[in-house]
Amino acid sequence: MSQASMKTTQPKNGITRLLEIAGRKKHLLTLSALLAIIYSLLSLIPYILVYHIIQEMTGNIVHVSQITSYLIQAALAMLLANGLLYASGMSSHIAAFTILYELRVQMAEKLAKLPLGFINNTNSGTLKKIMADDIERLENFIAHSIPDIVKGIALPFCSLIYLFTIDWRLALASCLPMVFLALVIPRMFNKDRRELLTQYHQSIEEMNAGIIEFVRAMPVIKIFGHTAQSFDRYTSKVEGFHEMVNRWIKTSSAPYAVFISFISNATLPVLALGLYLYFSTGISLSVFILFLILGVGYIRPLFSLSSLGSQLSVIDHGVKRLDEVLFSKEQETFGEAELTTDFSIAFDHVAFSYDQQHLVLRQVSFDVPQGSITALVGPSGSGKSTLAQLVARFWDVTQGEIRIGGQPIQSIKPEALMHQISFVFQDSFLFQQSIYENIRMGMDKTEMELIAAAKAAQCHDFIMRLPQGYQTRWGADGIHLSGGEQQRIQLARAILKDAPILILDEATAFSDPENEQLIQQAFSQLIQRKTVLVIAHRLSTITDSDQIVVLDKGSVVGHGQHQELLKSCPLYQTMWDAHMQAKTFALT
Ligand SMILES: Nc1ncnc2c1ncn2[C@@H]1O[C@H](COP(=O)(O)OP(=O)(O)OP(=O)(O)O)[C@@H](O)[C@H]1O
Repeated sequence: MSQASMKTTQPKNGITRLLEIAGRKKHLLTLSALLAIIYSLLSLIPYILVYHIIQEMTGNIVHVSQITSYLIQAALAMLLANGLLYASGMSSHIAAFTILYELRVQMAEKLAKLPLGFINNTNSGTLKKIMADDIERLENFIAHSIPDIVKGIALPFCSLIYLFTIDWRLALASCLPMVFLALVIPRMFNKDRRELLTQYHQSIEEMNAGIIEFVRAMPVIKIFGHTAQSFDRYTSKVEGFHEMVNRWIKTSSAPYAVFISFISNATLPVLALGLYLYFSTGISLSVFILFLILGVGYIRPLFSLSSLGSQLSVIDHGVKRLDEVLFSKEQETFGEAELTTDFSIAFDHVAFSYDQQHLVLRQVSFDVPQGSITALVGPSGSGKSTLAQLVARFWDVTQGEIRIGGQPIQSIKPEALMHQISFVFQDSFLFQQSIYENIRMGMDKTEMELIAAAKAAQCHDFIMRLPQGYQTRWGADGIHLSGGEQQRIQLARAILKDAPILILDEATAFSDPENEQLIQQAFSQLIQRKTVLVIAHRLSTITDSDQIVVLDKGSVVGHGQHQELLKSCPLYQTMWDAHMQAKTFALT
């Protein structure tokens, strides 16, 4: 199923969606905003008291005790304001971290409900970026930016109200920078610039992906002498980013410079009008000083709003990608059936398309009787892996049906299905934990059972040669296992799981004779009494299979045992001849 078709309509985007997410901790965020408003009010008090102190000092009689009292009140107001600021920050941080935690849990739960193929198809770097970086940015916005925005609006607003009560003419002059900001800010945050910012973030991602690819592919690049060409691809990504930064700077620098220089010189209207009014005795010295301090100082918090546009664009981008996962269509299960005794598999007119346009499997029908071995063979790209993955519901069939024990797999409980199937991949993945845990994989098994499985998988001897035996941590310095050894650990996991259905992607990569023999021994231990579907790459290993299914371009073109197929299936004959020639070639 294509990813596009998996998405449902998303309800909201950008800041609206962020507020919806943040709404889960509405009470804490409201508290944080309220505390930020009270902080803004309290932080005005020292300015007001300075105004009264100057009034006192420029009066006919100076009351020292009154001045001392103002100073004490100012200090108390500052202390209280800072306490409230701390409490506001704490509330927003607790809200942010709780939201963050819930989002990560929700993402993990969602990923577990998506088709395994979705996760396989999605670049692991992208998922890491969503789960770690994008969610982290939301935290940053909720914890820091929300209280900053409230302060950035509340402080200027309260200051202006107060200033209007002192002198409306000077208060109007103080408003001029605000009027200017109201004109400049929308221009700074317009849609084109947001788009540019989105492109900017995309270009960072592309550059990062280019760097990772370049570093990862280094061995291949060196062996095939593609250094210059691959380096070109990497440099083109870096140049793309450089170009984007230049475009960004060009479009932002002029409005930003005007914005900063105007804000930095915001004193001018108040200074000019203030001097005029002072010398024409329209105002007192204390009023003049109050406006010079507060009438200009209230602009400072607005600086924090200047980066709001870029922050919103980052959030918009992050929220969109988060929702792409959260709103992806989950796999549907139509029943609660358990798998108990019958583990035969039936493919009934199965068709499948990854993109809803091109079928990669067509009308595939055959049965895998319980306890038998079926080998899937066919040229590369004929659909062998896809067919095998459909049994474990990596994807769901586009048409037709797969049944296990007579029950459509979509009606079987997902946990029951997973419990009864072991999948051995060509690539073995080891976690950065002990070899013991790497085999156990959280299964409820005893140490004796685990060691027996490792012995059966021909792993025990090389594990015992590791510095701490089974407790040796994979990924620790100096710990190395060959590809074949890693693959045998994977087989040990499967032997330990002892699931009645086995899907094997036969290894071709590590076929030195000694390892091949060990892997074959491990395989024969693994497949006893199981219903096995094996994707075969070397035909000589599957000649004894109960049945062989030959796939070509997604259709079954041959079905039977080795000798029968040699007579009845031209494609199988050709593949067998090629295989025998390759073997002879390898021996000479
Ligand atoms: N995750 C995927 N998304 C889209 N198309 C895919 C995906 N996996 C495989 N395909 C396509 O489906 C077709 C069948 O691929 P599949 O891997 O099942 O073949 P295969 O017979 O197992 O090949 P091989 O022997 O090379 O592993 C191919 O055309 C392949 O390009």
